[in-house]
Amino acid sequence: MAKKIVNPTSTLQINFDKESKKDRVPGEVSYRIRLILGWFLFFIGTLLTLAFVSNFVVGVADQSEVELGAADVIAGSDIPVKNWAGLLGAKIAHFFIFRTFGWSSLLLIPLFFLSGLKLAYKREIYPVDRLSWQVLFYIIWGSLISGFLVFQLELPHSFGGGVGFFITEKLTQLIGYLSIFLVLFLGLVFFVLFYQWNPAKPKVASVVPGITDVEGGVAAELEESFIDDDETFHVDNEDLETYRPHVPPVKLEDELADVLPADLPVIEEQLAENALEEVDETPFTFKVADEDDAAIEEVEEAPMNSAVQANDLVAQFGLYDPTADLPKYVYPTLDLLKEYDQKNQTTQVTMDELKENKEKIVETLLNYGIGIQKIEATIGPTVTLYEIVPKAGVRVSKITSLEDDLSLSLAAMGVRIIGQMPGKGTIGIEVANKNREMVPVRAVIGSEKFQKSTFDLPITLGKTISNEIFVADLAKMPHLLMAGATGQGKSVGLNMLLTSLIYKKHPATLKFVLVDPKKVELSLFNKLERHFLACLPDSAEAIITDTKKVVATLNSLCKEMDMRYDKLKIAGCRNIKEYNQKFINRRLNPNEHDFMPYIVLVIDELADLMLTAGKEVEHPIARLAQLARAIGIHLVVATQRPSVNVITGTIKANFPARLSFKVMSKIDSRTILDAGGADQLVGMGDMLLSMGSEVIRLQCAFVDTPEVEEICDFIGNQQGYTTAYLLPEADSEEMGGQDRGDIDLGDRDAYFDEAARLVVMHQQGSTSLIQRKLKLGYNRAGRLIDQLEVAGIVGSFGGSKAREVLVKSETELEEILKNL
Ligand SMILES: Nc1ncnc2c1ncn2[C@@H]1O[C@H](COP(=O)(O)OP(=O)(O)OP(=O)(O)O)[C@@H](O)[C@H]1O
Repeated sequence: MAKKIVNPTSTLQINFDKESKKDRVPGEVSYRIRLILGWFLFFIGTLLTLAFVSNFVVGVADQSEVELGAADVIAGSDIPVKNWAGLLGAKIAHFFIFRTFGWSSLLLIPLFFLSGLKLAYKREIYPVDRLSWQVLFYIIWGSLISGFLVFQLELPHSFGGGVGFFITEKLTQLIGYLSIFLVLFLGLVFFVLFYQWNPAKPKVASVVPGITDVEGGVAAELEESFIDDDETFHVDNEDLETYRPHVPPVKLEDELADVLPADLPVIEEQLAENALEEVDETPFTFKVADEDDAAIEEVEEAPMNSAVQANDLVAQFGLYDPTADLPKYVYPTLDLLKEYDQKNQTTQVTMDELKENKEKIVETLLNYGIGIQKIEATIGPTVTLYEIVPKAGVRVSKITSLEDDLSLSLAAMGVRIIGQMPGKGTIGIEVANKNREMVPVRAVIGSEKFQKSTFDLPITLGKTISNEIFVADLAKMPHLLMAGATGQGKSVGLNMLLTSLIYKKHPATLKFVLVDPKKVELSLFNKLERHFLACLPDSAEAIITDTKKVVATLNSLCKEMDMRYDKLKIAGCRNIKEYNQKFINRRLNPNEHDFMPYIVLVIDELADLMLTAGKEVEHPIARLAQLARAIGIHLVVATQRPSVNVITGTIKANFPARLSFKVMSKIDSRTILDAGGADQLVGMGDMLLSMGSEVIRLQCAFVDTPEVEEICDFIGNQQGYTTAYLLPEADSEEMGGQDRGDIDLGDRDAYFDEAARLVVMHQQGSTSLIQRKLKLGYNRAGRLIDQLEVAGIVGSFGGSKAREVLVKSETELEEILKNL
């Protein structure tokens, strides 16, 4: 099957589009030619600008020069030319301004610049084809109107130019004052027709003669020009442009849809019948976008609009605005956050404390024979960092092993030694301040750094130990694992993360899936249901608290992920950002595509879920963490218990960004961060964030429950969507056996064979055995046992006793499994 076709519309117009760098083949001849021609147009635009502007400034000073003939010019003239663009400029300006169109000739300037931009870089600020028609009309019309003014107000001749003067003079002689009304009426007619007009139509009209003769017309042209082995897309134009399509190989019917607008169904039918069987001939109507109720367009069924169609839609309705459904949405304001009187806090680390600590550090190290060249302190909100440069010959490991001794001699909590400060030649010793400083949420959310951040999912958690506001992009992390013993600030941390996203994102661009097995922690956010929350269609509550529902929701997110990937593939995009941009530029057919909001899945207690549902939650979490970043699903998973059976290898491997509040032991710290230190933290939001190889200490800002309530009320009381963002219904087989229904052995659970071997090996037909060994939820294990019963491997339910295992040996079992 042929891949590409000649685009017949381009006999009239080159089908340009924004060209990404990857689409561009630098060595391509046409690319170079286009670039040269584009810059040539810029040059002409500049020449015209200089010529016209200086003509206004110097007036008719060059009159005698421009009247010279070619021979005189070559022979040379003694009179100096005043025009900034020389004799050529003077002649051009004279021609346009004096002889032809007058001041309306200025309209040519943007036309040259925009055409140059389009030709050289395929960028279109305004559709050039539209502009050409407008310039053509307004330059003449403007000249006529100016011509009248020249007559009536005795303005200089150059105001209307020769054309304006001549035509208005003749018209006035012919019909008197009516002429001015005629010209104004013409302007009105153009305005009405042009702004109702779809510029694609004239192109097709010119194609029509070719179509009526299908054999020798466009259809034949289409078929003849299939090029099997060439990825390029030939344009039948005198400029003979060749450019790479920026979309995946387009089906023939899609191409035709580009060529033929829907208001020519007859032509399309003819094409379909006579030449191309594949063409789908039924046009249908769809809305360009929900918010554009007036903007109903007929467009062919194709996943993507052509560049011309898209430009047209943008010219008519503007870019797609995802926020248009909630036009009055007001972002939460800073005054919802408490202002703490910072001065009243005994925050400052005193000079005495600093001096005392410095002396103790030097002294302790000296006791172990370690000399110090230099020591410097940086005061943070919770800890002070002492950076030391040891004398030559001291091994770093000797200092790092002294953490406990330093802690003892400083009589301070939270002593942490950083082997080598990243990017510096020093060793860091963090010591907790006697009086710690609380970091209010208002100080971080209201900070310039956060307010001005342009990240996709900006989060601010608090301050670094050098008192800088810490702002990061969750989309780049791309998932975050959080741990911390109870009461150390994990819930406050989660609230901070959610609050910062809520302050920066519009509900149209971000949705949260909140999983809260503890049932109370995230309930505050319930009020955001119709703004920021996503859930399954049949959920009574948008915040998920029930384990069974969690499994279904995770599977549904996996399904959403797969669906998003399919859409990205059709749209030829690599990630959500490119996809949404294309959608905003109206390149994607809204019948098949949607604007995709980012989805942040927050799980407040993973331990609970892992213990009740095991692999049923682990698998989808790992799958989402591995694959979901490109399509805008990001995970934030928190747990109190950072033990290996909760944070399993699979989960850990897929969460490169990990955050730890104080944990109870060094082992816990290692489990979450792959390094010690989290056990040395001082609590109340003191935390370590590990991203890749770097571990940084942060003080989490404090957002109080009433503040979160106020924010949620503020948003919840505004007009919202009719429902929460609905996730797709998960397939029942993925739902971990919520509904046993009729048991069909043709549709066995993925763990069926494993479960069968397990019960036969142990000769024990118990659900809890399967649950324990395979780490499955109760429901799924129950369904497995039922399936084993139907397969004749275990006996029927016998009350409190385990079921009898009917298959006595593993060889017998393998035989049964083979025959199933
Ligand atoms: N960043 C912070 N700044 C100041 N105080 C904080 C901070 N974070 C937490 N606290 C204090 O610690 C208390 C417990 O915090 P939080 O409820 O977040 O703990 P947790 O780890 O979620 O506990 P649990 O797991 O039991 O819910 C808070 O009520 C608050 O007094």
